[in-house]
Amino acid sequence: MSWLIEEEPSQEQLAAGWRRFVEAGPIVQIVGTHDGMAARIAKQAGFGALYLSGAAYTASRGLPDLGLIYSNEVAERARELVRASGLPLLVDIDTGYGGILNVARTAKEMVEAKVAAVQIEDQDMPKKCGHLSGKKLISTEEMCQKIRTLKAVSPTLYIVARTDAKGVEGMAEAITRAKHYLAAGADAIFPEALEREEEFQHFRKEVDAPLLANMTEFGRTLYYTAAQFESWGFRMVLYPVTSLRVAAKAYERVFEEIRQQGTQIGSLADMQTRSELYQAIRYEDYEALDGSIARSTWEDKS
Ligand SMILES: C[C@](O)(C(=O)O)[C@H](CC(=O)O)C(=O)O
Repeated sequence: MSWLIEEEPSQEQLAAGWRRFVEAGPIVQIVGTHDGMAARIAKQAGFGALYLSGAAYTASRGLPDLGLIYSNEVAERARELVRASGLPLLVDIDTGYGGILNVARTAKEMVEAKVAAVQIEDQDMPKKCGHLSGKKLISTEEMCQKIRTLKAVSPTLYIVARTDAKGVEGMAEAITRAKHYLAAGADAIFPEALEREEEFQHFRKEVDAPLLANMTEFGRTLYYTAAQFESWGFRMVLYPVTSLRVAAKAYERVFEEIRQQGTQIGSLADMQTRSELYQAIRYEDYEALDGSIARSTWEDKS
């Protein structure tokens, strides 16, 4: 899929595709793609479902992940990712950006952006990364109202309900909340910041629903493989901020090199070449779309 030059699926088709993907197995590996290029490269690498992370989105704007953003801003980025990839996208809508009316607005905007699935969490404001301490939760009933609102306003959206309760109130409360969220209409549960294998297995034993594991880096969760999560009964595994982290580290290195050496030549081997870049965004197909655009010539010396 690439905007303008291919036909785009509808929101209903993307959401149905997402459901089929999760139900059919094997475990769905969902990579975070913070911009259109990352979405194109993820698709090229063979991923069939993408994630827009609140942490990566805010970081890409030079902001902390503390609930400073609004639904229309995230919907705009989400729209770019769907246009760039044509793939089912799961969007991190944080707390729904406020109360019930804000959740309703978010639900509408996500469907308008052709988002397949959303992830809503039960933190109170100011929300934080789920792997930090000092989080506060809203009541179970308020979270259920938010889930019911999403379902009522946008019935085609797949709803992943995230509970941050394990790190605040403990495992038993996280399990109880998950059951209420499913009864309110959630399609899947994301138990945030579980740490070890036994916790994942225990949660799975108690909660009979599609479950999502968050394999974020530098968090509380030990590093497990997709196959391990699958063997414990999880249906989805997330790599939310990986694209942003590797990109940021890569340009940190090359900027340092340019400043120190006065040239970037030592880093060329680590760069996407002009030809790779143009292939990734289908440059020539866009040019071909309008025969009246003179074809630019370039020589790839990489
Ligand atoms: C999943 C998450 O909400 C995100 O915004 O991607 C974050 C990821 C992170 O900060 O590493 C989270 O709260 O786990």
